[in-house]
Amino acid sequence: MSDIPHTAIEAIRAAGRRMDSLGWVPATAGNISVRLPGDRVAITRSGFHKGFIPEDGVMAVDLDGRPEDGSLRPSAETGLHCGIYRRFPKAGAALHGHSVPATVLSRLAGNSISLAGYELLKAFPGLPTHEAAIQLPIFDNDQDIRRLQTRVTQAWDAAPDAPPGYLIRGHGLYVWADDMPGAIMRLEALEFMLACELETRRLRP
Ligand SMILES: CSC[C@@H](O)[C@@H](O)C(=O)COP(=O)(O)O
Ligand SMILES: [Zn+2]
Repeated sequence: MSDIPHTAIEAIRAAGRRMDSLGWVPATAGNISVRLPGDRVAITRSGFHKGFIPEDGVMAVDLDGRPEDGSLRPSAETGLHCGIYRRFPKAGAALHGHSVPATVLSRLAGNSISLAGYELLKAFPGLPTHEAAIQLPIFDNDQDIRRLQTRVTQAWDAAPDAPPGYLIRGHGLYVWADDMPGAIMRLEALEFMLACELETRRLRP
């Protein structure tokens, strides 16, 4: 029997249903986590559909991604979640999805996408008005998650004010916040702005 708090498991399952309802976790795409007390992380097990996460579809790992129960396989991208929690002590929840706008735009753009002039920018820290911009970093995809996390960490070192999210090219979006409601809010804000960017490029290539 897992000793992961029921509230953490249910927050993860509800986030999966929400992301699925918006079409952001096709097939078995996406992964979801929350920080637990004691340097632990509750994270989705690998390979489940995130719209239908079973009660035992969440497991615990340490901040280096090591499973507490070695018989269970955590998300293939556990290293990226743990990288977020190690780097940002206030981060309490992290979400990853594979939406069409995130996937398409990350293939069209260079090493970042500028989001400017959107009212929804106010969902991000330190942006009290729409008269602001964020540079959402884009990293080339890599099946070697440790290597990918090294590049993400290097980018954070180079730009300490980077927003609490990034794209992986041809793959999807990562976003985090202090807690799960905050992470969902930021995910929805980013996805909205990315959808607007995609639509703008379609109308005004
Ligand atoms: C449907 S393949 C997607 C995976 O390779 C991965 O990118 C993903 O988001 C889900 O992997 P998972 O191991 O279930 O967390
Ligand atoms: Zn993924």
